[in-house]
Amino acid sequence: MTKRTTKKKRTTKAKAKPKAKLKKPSFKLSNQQKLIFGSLLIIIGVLLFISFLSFIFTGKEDQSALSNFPDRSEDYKNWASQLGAWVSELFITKGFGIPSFIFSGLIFLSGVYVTLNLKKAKLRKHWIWGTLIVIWLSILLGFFTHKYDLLGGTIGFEMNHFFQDYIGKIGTILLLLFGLIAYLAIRFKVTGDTFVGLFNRAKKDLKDNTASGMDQEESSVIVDNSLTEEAEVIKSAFEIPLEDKNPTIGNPSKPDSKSEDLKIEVDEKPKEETIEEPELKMEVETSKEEVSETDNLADKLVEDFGQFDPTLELSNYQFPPLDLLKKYDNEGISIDQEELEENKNRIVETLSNYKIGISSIKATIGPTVTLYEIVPDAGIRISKIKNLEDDIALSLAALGIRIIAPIPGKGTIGIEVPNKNSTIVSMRSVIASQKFQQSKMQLPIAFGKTISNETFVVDLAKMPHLLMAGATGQGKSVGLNAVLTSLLYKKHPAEVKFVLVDPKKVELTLFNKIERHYLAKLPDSEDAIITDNTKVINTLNSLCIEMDNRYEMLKNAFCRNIAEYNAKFKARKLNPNDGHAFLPYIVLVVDEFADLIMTAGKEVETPIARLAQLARAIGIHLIIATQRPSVNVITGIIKANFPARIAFRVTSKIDSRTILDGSGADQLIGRGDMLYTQGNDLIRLQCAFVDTPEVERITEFIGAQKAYPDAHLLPEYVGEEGGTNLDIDISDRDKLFREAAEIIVTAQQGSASLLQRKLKLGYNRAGRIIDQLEAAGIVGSFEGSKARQVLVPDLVALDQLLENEK
Ligand SMILES: Nc1ncnc2c1ncn2[C@@H]1O[C@H](COP(=O)(O)OP(=O)(O)OP(=O)(O)O)[C@@H](O)[C@H]1O
Repeated sequence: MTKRTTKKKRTTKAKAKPKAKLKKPSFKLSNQQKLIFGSLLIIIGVLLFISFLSFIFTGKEDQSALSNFPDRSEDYKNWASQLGAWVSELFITKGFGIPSFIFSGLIFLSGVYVTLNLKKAKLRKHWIWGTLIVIWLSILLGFFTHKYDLLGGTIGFEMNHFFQDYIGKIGTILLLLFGLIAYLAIRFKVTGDTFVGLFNRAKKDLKDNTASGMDQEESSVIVDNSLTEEAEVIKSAFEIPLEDKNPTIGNPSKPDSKSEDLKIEVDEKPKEETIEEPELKMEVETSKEEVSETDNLADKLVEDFGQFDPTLELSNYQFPPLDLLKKYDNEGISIDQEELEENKNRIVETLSNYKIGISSIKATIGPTVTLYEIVPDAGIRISKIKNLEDDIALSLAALGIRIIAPIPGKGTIGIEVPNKNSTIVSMRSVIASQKFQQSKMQLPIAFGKTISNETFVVDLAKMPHLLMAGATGQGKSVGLNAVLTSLLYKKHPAEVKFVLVDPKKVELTLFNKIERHYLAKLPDSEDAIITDNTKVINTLNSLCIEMDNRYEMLKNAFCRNIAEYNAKFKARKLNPNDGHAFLPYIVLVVDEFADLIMTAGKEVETPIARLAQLARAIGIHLIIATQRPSVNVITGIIKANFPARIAFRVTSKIDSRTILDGSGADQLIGRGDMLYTQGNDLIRLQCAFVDTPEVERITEFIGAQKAYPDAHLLPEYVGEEGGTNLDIDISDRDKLFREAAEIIVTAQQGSASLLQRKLKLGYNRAGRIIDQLEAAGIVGSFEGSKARQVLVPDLVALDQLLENEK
């Protein structure tokens, strides 16, 4: 019975909490409003002070005019005229008397607090203590009001007499004394010990002084000094009743223990002492760094020509404006109170059916999903809730419920429930966000919004490669477009180049328009966007050569990464005549990796793995998307090199596990709902939506501007497919044919692996060269595990043989 009542209580508590949270109104003033309101308060405070002050001298003369208040023709002596006289009469004569001055100070102080945006808690304290002091003083001054009627005001006088009637004059004085003691004890932490200590020390000092025979004058000075600490506590209480005293000035018993400032100031104290200690001062002489010759030259060049500007060639390039992106009507998150209540009740009910009590529940509404964070009662096993995933989904009748138990870094369990009406996260809203616009990342990407509706921006350079997977139609292509759009809005054509691989042939075609601005391609190819699988192999190998070249350049420049290298190049410390050049980031995008790996297998996997392993430092980043997240597509070697992964909705738990190493992607709701991981936590995001017409407008805007003469050219790669024929034409032979022949003849060993090692070739190419050597009669035929026989005895004979062929 009692159990049930507690449960019921808990349920009602759980019901009440999120409601209160959601409905809580907030009155926040903007900085301009704060300035206006604050300065108004300051002016009112000053005016009040002037009125009160002049009322002391002119109050009597204004009395007759005040009795005729509405009459404007009356002559007022108060410096703030009619209103000043009236307000002063109200506060001083009819109110608290002279202590009312404190109110003018409090209003002034409030103005300062509002204008400077200081802590409101402190101001509240000032008001409470200030008002108490006004009342106390006004009662005290009430003793003298019949002589000087302005002193305690009517209220002070009346209250004083009220107390006198009941507890007499002495009682009232004692009551006021009690008020004073209570004030000192509470506000300044004065205790009985303070007074005892004060008394003892005074006594001791007095004794010492008498014993040492000091003269009267001196002893009194010493007593005064020793008293300072405690006396100041009491003295200061009267001196500055409206202001918080600086805790470091006084003694340790004075400051408010709750104040955080205190801790910081206590920490600072020893520091000051060390600096002031004369013996500890040490002169540190720093040796000047020698300027090397190249530095000198570089400095001079920078002085003469300024830093190298990679954007100079397209210095008039204009970044696409925000207007090219569409604004949606239903962007703002709307709170459906009914839906929230309903879901919450169902969660509570379902869990209580399984005897799981909840001590609190909180809702965070995102664009597509609402996260209900629950704190279960003590002693409930997390796995029990995790196992109820399907039951909760069933009772909520919702498509994909994801349970996060526990939420990393929090002591709560999360239940993500899709909203009935999801809101679109427009690309415009994420690009326009401060987070993206002010980001100092090397390759910032605005993916979309998190569950708490914050824009999610990550650095592709830090990922450093991205794997995107999801069933067809769940938002992969939109996701890729969001990545490319982010980079187009942030990076100049000189700073980043894209290598686009699009086996589907239709997804990335729009980017053809920016070929000469942003795309990179192989020297001999016509189209920059690669749609042919065989060309992909060449491009990947070419990127590997680019990678090797870049590493060589970095090594010669003594730099560890592209950022350092480019900074050095901009500072003109690297000579272009030595082969140095400004290096743009290269982003390789493959839309449909499954297709590639199915047709080309290892030939694609190997260079991709090599790039993924090594290319991060030299600014080549890979983004690979696939709609078939099976283990033969996303192989172990690929997975190991792509720590950053995005999963859109997939159809099975196995697929989810292949991408994310865990379930979750199968519970997404599609249309850009995604999970992002960079190796540890999973973050649920709503991908920003960028439609084809928007991409078209952006690429058209960029394409219409002045461009480079050609797309960025990648290094030439001599494909292996050229020399596959066995009855080879001499002209079709591999470029390395002669070199290979010389190696084989010199070593007198006809093996492909020798060529692989010496010429750093892939197995396929080395095998083909061996075939060509066989056709030319340089090596014998295939003999199983044994190396082929070499038919040419030495290099002279080889020369003759090749000469005769011509
Ligand atoms: N972030 C998003 N917000 C809203 N709707 C989206 C979002 N992403 C995708 N969609 C919707 O889903 C549809 C399919 O998206 P998309 O073309 O990107 O899927 P896909 O995974 O690339 O499919 P496929 O693999 O067949 O190319 C879009 O036309 C759009 O209507």
